[in-house]
Amino acid sequence: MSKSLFTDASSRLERALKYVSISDDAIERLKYPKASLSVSIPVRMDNGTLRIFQGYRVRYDDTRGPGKGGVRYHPNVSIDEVQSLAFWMTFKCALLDLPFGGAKGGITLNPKELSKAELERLSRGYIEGIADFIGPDIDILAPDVYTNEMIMGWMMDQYSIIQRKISPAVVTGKPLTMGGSRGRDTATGTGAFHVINSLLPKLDKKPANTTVAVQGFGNAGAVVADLLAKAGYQVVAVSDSQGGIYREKGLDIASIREYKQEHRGITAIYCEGTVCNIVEHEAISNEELLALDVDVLIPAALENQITAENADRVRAKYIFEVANGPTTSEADRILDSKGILVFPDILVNAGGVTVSYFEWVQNRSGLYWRLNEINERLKERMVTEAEKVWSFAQEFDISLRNAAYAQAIARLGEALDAKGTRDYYQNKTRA
Ligand SMILES: NC(=O)c1ccc[n+]([C@@H]2O[C@H](COP(=O)([O-])OP(=O)(O)OC[C@H]3O[C@@H](n4cnc5c(N)ncnc54)[C@H](OP(=O)(O)O)[C@@H]3O)[C@@H](O)[C@H]2O)c1
Ligand SMILES: N[C@@H](CCC(=O)O)C(=O)O
Repeated sequence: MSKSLFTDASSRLERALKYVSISDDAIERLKYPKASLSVSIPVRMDNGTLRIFQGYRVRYDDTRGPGKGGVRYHPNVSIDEVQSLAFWMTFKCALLDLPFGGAKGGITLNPKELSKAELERLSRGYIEGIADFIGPDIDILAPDVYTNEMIMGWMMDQYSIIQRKISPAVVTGKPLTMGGSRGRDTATGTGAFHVINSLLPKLDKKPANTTVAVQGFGNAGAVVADLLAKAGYQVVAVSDSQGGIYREKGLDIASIREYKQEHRGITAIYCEGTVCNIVEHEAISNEELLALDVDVLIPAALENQITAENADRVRAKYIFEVANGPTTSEADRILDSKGILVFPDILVNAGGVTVSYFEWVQNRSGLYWRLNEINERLKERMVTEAEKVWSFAQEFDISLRNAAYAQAIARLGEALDAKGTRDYYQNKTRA
């Protein structure tokens, strides 16, 4: 039987514990999610039939602050996946020193098959189901795969209806007109760009001599690809769920983004002024993209993309994980033995939740920041934490993943110990 995603995810905790000293009580607490909720969501479809969807919310840990994490709409969503994503959020928020714990939600469905009205009823129904489990001081939602600011707006509105007061801080990644933050829509890709652009020079890599392949061309992948291309990196391959394109000389990412927004697929369209042409490129599969001979590989789609089965075929020198959990722990060992450096998800993709934190702060203070303020704060946080992870890994000669987890675990351990074990209450109940 194959390992569950959570078993694999939590093996990262076990491995990193060697490099940090926290109490046994804290270790025990970090092994289990604090609370999980599973809900059935009845939705009246446009054709009059009733469909029941399964939804989940897991709060993994809230020692350092309210739970925080996105909501995913995808056919493969399961409690095991949501729990793993909530686990990663816990370590990501601690690594970035955000005053949040980790949480995640999801609904099992293919959202591409629903109309806009059906999606709205589903999103509002999900909030009906989990309303008692979330809140601006309890657990705060955000976008993830196949959810977006429109859906976050519906969710915030539904929660406000239930509470009978406007509660913007329960959801981040909302439309600007509903209390969203400037820069949240591009935050994940921008944060990843800062990590890549600040760490690659340490490896003597300059943009012009660095080739890049990006798997996944959504909120996270398209933005990082665009920023890298604009900074002079050679982005030679990109893909979406239907497959990818490769061009040795580099792709025009801005035009591909434009095309992707209008149509669903990816094509290399090059525009000069108002004249646009499809330029010669090679169509490649996602498997082929992962095996390209490039300097930098950026998985920015789903988990379990680089596994024990294909890790041996990876030829990139550096992997920057923009997706959550794209590399399995067995693949990590293989990549390590091949000398491939993996920059871990909990660092690389933390820009999204960092600007979510800024959004939450703005919602609670009522004072809204300019885009350049957001971007400066984001850059400062991402570069600082990236440098710390890099130095820790160098100093102890350990993987960047172990270094990132060790730092997050140290912060979590300190907070857990500061709170104590709460034995007092338990003993009183027993007495
Ligand atoms: N959004 C955030 O703020 C954020 C923050 C941190 C981490 N992340 C992580 O980043 C990853 C991507 O999230 P996102 O927000 O960018 O989602 P998104 O906007 O929904 O985009 C997902 C992209 O991945 C593509 N995709 C789906 N299945 C694929 C497959 N099997 N192979 C290759 N590409 C595939 C999709 O293709 P189609 O367009 O064809 O459907 C789409 O281009 C996830 O792991 C997410 O957890 C997101
Ligand atoms: N879903 C995103 C964003 C979470 C958030 O902004 O709360 C992540 O995995 O980090």
